[in-house]
Amino acid sequence: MKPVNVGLCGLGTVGRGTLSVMQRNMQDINRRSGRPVRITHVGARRDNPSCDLTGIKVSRDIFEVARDPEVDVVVELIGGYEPAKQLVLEAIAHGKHVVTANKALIAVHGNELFRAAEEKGVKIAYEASVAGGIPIIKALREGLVANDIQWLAGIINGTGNFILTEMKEKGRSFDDVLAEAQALGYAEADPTFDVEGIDAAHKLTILASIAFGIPLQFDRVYTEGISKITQADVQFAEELGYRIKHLGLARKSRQGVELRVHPTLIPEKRLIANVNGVLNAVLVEGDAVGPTMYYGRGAGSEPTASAVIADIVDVARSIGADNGVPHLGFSDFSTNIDVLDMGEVETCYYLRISAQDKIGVMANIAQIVSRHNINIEAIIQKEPRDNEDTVPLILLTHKVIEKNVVAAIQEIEGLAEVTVPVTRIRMERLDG
Ligand SMILES: NC(=O)c1ccc[n+]([C@@H]2O[C@H](COP(=O)([O-])OP(=O)(O)OC[C@H]3O[C@@H](n4cnc5c(N)ncnc54)[C@H](O)[C@@H]3O)[C@@H](O)[C@H]2O)c1
Ligand SMILES: N[C@@H](CCO)C(=O)O
Ligand code: NA
Repeated sequence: MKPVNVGLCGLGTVGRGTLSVMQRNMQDINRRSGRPVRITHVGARRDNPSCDLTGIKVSRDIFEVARDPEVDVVVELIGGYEPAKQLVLEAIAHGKHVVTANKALIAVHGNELFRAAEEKGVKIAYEASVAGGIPIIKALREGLVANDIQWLAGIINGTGNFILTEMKEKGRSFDDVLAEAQALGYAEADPTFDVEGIDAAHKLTILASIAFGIPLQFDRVYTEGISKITQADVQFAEELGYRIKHLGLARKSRQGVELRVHPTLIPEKRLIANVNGVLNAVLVEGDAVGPTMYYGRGAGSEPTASAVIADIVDVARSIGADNGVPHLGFSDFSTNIDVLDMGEVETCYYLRISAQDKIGVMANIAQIVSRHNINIEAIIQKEPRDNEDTVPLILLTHKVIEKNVVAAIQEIEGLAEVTVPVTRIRMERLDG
């Protein structure tokens, strides 16, 4: 059978991993794909002595790969919006299938790219773009195809989870752990994408589109990062039986779809609360199957390469076949459900208030909270921390609409005895 020729653009962390896993496991990959798959052309800006490029054509200009008449599949692993977008469009225009790990590109420009691919009758595959090596896109599109997906929640940024884990377990500083994540090749080119939740929002956009059949709407995702999480909150959460995780959450209700990324308190007994380091996990609740969870390495060279190669093989199997893997286009992203404003979202909250230890403060706070229809599940007064003349009050709430909490916080911060901003972290039980 005629081999499938692959053009690989970008020889960074993921590109190098893809090349070396392809070379190492070539026999198995070819046996499983049903036809030989081989990298014939690489587009890279500079020489890379650690890569064996014997027998592979190398171009400095990635667009030469997109135009190469011998190439069937173009793999985009350079990242960012440009020139990645032009490269993908050029590849499509030349009738090539595309595989990419670029979640930023798919989340922001995916609607346009999928349309172009569909018009040209080629596929865009992007398993590596969400949760690295975990086959979560395949699970949603294939394994769970029978289900009405109710909600999904995931730890979908490896760098962020690595930072939170190291801070909690070893007391390391935020900046120190971030530098290590960068050295290990986990972080985005701009690491604020990781720590401010932008990368997780890209991935959530993609997952929600597949799960609910809605268009990609990155600009509607509520996004909050982890850079303001303190050791104090990590410890208080722990004492209360919770872990703080950076979660992406998409939920469908009668009112609309929630799309949100933010630090979240999760009961420590949940499996997902115990997913640590660079590992990712995605919980998906379908009406037929119930809760399911997918777990594995969310970043890194070879874990991500594993997903890139799975896509290459999927595309290779489908070339010339009428009944291979399901079509990877997005023509089914036409469901029209509104995305809810964050103020309308209902969830539980952890509030940490630093107040001067004066008679009546607690009563004032309790009054404000009840005026805004917030039911308190627990209220705890902690010992003052070293060198502080205020006492921390921790409030855990039952479910309440976010705008009520925002209004209550504003009033609490207006009290004379409260001189520093209230810390608010959302809390999810993830039990249905
Ligand atoms: N690193 C991970 O763990 C990981 C995991 C999943 C997805 N991703 C995604 O995979 C993509 C690649 O990430 P990476 O970590 O390998 O990045 P990287 O920075 O290590 O690699 C990118 C490579 O592309 C090259 N490049 C950039 N512009 C180029 C151009 N115009 N011509 C030729 N080469 C060019 C760079 O020189 C670099 O070698 C990104 O979209 C990223 O978001 C990365
Ligand atoms: N920077 C990303 C890479 C994987 O998408 C992360 O840390 O999760
Ligand atoms: Na994946």
